[in-house]
Amino acid sequence: MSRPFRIIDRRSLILLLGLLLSCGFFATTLFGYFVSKEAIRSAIIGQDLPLTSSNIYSEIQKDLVRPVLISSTMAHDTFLRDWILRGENEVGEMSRYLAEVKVRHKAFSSFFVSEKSGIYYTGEGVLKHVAENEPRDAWYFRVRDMQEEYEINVDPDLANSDALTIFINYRVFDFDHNYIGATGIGLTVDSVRRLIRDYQTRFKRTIYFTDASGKVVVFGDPTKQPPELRARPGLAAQLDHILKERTGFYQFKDGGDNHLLNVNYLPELQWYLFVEQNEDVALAGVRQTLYVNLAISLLVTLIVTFLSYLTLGHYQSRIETMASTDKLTGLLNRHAFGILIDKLLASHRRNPQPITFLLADIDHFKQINDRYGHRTGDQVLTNVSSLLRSTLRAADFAVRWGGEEFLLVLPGCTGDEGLLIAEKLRLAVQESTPCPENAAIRTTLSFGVSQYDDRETPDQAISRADEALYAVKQTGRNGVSLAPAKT
Ligand SMILES: Nc1nc2c(ncn2[C@@H]2O[C@H](COP(=O)(O)OP(=O)(O)OP(=O)(O)O)[C@@H](O)[C@H]2O)c(=O)[nH]1
Repeated sequence: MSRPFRIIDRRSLILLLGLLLSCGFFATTLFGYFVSKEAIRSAIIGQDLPLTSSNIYSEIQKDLVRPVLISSTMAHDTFLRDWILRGENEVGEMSRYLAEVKVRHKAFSSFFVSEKSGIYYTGEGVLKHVAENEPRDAWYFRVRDMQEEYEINVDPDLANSDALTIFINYRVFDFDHNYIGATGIGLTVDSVRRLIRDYQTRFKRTIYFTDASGKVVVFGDPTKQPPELRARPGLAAQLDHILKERTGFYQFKDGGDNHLLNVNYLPELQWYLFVEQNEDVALAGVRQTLYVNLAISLLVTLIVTFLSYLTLGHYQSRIETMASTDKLTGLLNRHAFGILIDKLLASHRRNPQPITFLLADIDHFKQINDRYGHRTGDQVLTNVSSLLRSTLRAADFAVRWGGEEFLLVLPGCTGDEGLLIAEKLRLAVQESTPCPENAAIRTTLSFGVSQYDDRETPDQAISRADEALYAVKQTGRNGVSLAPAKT
């Protein structure tokens, strides 16, 4: 027997549940992602980049500002100036002086270049003569002609195996303010570089110093070419503005990624400190979390939907069974009959075939109840129902029509065939022991049979069967009768 009807459309409900769950998960996951993204972005702009910048700045101050002061002291040193003015005679005196400055201040090198003789003195003595046509000496002639008191210059140091060195080149004047040479100390940029490299690897930031023209002068990785800022279109477009503003926060696009940039001007060095963070790299972690969360949400949605599908299916079939069957006998109830007969008549209209109704009633059932009690009566009802049901074909259906009354619907059967089946059933019930605990209890059935006529309603056909049944009851019961065809 097929299920008579569906209370709810399970597929639609599951689809709706899955949709609601996935929308809910998707919305909360995305919301979380955007909140985290904004928080990270604000932290980078408001704290991380400025903090990195100020840490490096203070380290630079520690490393560079002191040498500027030392170089200034050297430029104003009376001994140094007197020694030049006296004619640069005792080279040993000068080299001792420079060696002492170098050792005392832990400098990488110390020097003096005389304007008069062109000699380049170091702590070790005379290094060389500077010459205007020698590119490596260009710095001296630049310092000689410049307006400022000093400059900071990053160059390979000839006196120290060409190690990259920051020189503080201070102009020296005699007591009448005539230019007499340049002095100062040099220090390695390695400590600054180490610091920059550390920040770069720890926080994936790009850090470098530029001069006033935007040329990179110190860069974290000595093995790589320093970045050419004007070759990066996003940055190049704002570079002059950045250098003019000196300090600020900027952002630009490079290689498809958004870059956040903090710039600080270091007046002591006349350099700019650039601290750059690739926003997309910084957000890689939250993006990864987003994907993981979405995958988990999807999995949870699938599991919940699947479990709901199974559970709903189970309950739905239980509810359907409860709503359509008689609790005591397990036969269909009248409500289910209404739905099934409509379906049957619809198919009958498409494909006409005979339909026969068998209305069966237990004879003297009241006496069984009265004599053996209602429990035994129930048992008789249940067993007679089982017997009736066991004889049905797949297309037939049995309904508990009243208290001890049953309706059998036999599609494809004529009234005469129905009469034969009724007789077979009558005999089977008569032979049966409907109460196994008490074999003495026997019962019989009376049948009224009618063949459905297209001109009538099912109720009218059943009424005709009822009249035939009544006739059997009147003539002694335990019999079958075919209702005359509808006139
Ligand atoms: N045990 C039990 N009895 C029921 C149930 N439903 C109806 N009955 C009883 O069935 C009896 C039917 O009695 P009647 O209508 O007089 O019919 P009958 O005793 O079978 O007599 P005839 O039909 O004339 O042969 C009533 O006493 C009802 O109370 C039920 O579910 N269980």
